[in-house]
Amino acid sequence: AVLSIHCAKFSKMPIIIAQLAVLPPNAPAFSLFWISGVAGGASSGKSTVCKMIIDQLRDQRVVVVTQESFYYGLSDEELVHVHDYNFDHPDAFDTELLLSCMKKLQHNKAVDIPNYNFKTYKSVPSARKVNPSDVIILEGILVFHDSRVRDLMNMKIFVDTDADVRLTRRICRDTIEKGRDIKTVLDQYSKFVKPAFEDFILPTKKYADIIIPRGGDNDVAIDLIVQHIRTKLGQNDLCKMHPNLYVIQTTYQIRGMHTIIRDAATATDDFIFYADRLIRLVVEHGLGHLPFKEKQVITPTGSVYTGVEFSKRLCGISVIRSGESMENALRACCKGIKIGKILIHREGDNGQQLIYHNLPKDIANRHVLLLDPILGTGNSAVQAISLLLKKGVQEANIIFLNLISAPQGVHVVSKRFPRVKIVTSEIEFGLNDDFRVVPGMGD
Ligand SMILES: Nc1ncnc2c1ncn2[C@@H]1O[C@H](COP(=O)(O)OP(=O)(O)O)[C@@H](O)[C@H]1O
Ligand SMILES: Nc1ccn([C@@H]2O[C@H](COP(=O)(O)O)[C@@H](O)[C@H]2O)c(=O)n1
Ligand SMILES: [Mg+2]
Repeated sequence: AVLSIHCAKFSKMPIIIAQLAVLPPNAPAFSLFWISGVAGGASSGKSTVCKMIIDQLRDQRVVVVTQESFYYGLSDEELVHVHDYNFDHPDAFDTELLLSCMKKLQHNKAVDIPNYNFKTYKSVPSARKVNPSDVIILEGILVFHDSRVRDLMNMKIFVDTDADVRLTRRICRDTIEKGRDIKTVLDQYSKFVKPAFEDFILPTKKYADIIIPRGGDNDVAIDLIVQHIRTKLGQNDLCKMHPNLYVIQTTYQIRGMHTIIRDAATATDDFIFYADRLIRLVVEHGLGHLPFKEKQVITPTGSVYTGVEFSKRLCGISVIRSGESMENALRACCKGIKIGKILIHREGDNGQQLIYHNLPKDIANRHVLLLDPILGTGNSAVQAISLLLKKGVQEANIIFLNLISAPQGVHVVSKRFPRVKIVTSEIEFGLNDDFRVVPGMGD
């Protein structure tokens, strides 16, 4: 998809032409993992843009890896002739080490990243431990140069800043922060920095999905990038496969609640409290999928407020017993809602099932919120949904609410009932040999 964004102030000037990235084929299944690459000339504002992205994504685990950390340290011989050393050439970086660190992070392993000292020109190996995160941003002048590094990225951003601005910033930075004299800075710029920008950095702009003119001054572009990352984090590969699956967007609050309800050592009252909080979120999300009608009301100031009216033809159906744990949250969100029940009881090992039900008589005319906190194999869900359809409920009027869902169950339900919406708070790794959901949670 090509996205063209125009700035209101300079409406004739397209400020970004961007191609939104798709996940590469090697992205691990069901992960919430995202790598963004940020390239651009030296002093273009790459680090500033990264900081702005991190500030806006503060409810996610984000880490920045800079290509500068992978500069080769200079030998004593090279140090003597430091002014002849080209720090802007791709060969100045240990790209093999950078690649192996990024691959480890991609495979959920912590890595040790070297620390490069701009004053001594030396590198301290294994100086900083970086843990795997939801979002990893790799920034540096030449991060798009090597195709193997490029291919790891879900999104490639090029910070495009005017050459004069870059040079001015560089003079300030190198004289003040690095203690270099202005003649040395200008000599390095004309001898190496400018030619390398033209020969190596600028040619990689074509790989960018998003080009940000004016770097950190471009709030609109940064907002859009953050929004896009957020959307993708909430959408794992399973969501792409099943458009009827909705995983609520994760935050530290949600992750924290999951940590408590999944911990085998959690006390019962804490389990109930946090499971309830999470269930409320799932129910609220599920209610967002119901149809509504526009409605106007008069406010106490006599003004007109144009809003919407909730659908009244609604009921909840809990799958006994665990589904009953979701009833309180549903009652708290939908005043006076009718709640029916379905019991699916396996009789012996012959696959026969006994189904007991107590459903509202007019269920065929209602939207149904089907409640079951765990979607495992999908067998019970298929039984329950089949019964609802037999009672005349429209498939598209069923919203199946789970706390956790195994991919196997999602596949089974979606394949059989593609119009049933599944709303869940987390996708599990899968099922174990006993068909229990893993990692799973308490009862
Ligand atoms: N939009 C901006 N306006 C003013 N100064 C900026 C802006 N973006 C970056 N800078 C300054 O320019 C210098 C280089 O920016 P930085 O983000 O470190 O660039 P890079 O990482 O691309 O080398 C820093 O001193 C930074 O504070
Ligand atoms: N010892 C060094 C190493 C690198 N440089 C310059 O840094 C620039 C890259 O860093 P950015 O934050 O600007 O991306 C690059 O232009 C190198 O010339 C240096 O001056 N000294
Ligand atoms: Mg930087």
